[in-house]
Amino acid sequence: MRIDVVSIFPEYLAPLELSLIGKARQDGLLELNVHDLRSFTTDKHRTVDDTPYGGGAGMVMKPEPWAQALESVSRTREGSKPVLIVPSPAGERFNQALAYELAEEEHLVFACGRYEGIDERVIDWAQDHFTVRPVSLGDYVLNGGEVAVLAMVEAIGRLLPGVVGNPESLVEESHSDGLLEYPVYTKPSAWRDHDVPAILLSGNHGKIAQWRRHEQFRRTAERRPDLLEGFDAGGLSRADRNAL
Ligand SMILES: O=C(OCc1ccccc1)c1cn[nH]c1
Repeated sequence: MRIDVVSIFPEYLAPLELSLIGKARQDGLLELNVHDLRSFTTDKHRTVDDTPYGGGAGMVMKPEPWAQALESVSRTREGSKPVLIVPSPAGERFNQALAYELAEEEHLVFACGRYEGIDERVIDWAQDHFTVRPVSLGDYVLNGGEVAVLAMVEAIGRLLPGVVGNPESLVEESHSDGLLEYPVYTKPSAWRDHDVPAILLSGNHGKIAQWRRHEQFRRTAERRPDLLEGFDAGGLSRADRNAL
């Protein structure tokens, strides 16, 4: 997979050189390039923003530097169009399902908006060269798209084959089966008056699996009842149904 990120604060993406994603880049599993939007301006002051038509507070990012930057990175291997992901409070909701979907793509381009956003004509213009997807991390407002890109690149990158040591660890994690994950424990079994649930020390793997499943339902019902809406309760065991 190739990833290009365009931002006026390229140094914001430096953490992607660390840890798992950094190693994936060294191992050639992931090609990631960060580009400074100002490299694609032509005026002396390297201007990327201007006042909004129609009035209102704040500034809007000018279209031309973005078109220059996106044209520069869209020259990709033949075949499918790159996916242009635009972090925005007005986007579709990012979730684990979308992370898996994007992890299948050949080429992702992330456009980091700042100020009040990017001139909407860039989104319209880009449709010919990209599959354009405005994406929201959540219902809150950040100052720019960079933090959202860090989160999405990590969520997507870790799903790529060979990036995480043990692919098994991807199977049993929150949202992989539509539920929140069960609680985890490690040594010591007795700690400051708090003991590990005895079932986990029993060695009875059937009971342990049942307890973990029950905990997934209990936690999901308690913290994220919205996730249970889409859940097919018909296929549940009596024990699982009791957790709801
Ligand atoms: O604030 C966000 O993106 C940065 C951004 C982009 C465009 C204009 C203002 C801010 C965001 C919130 N949830 N997901 C993304």
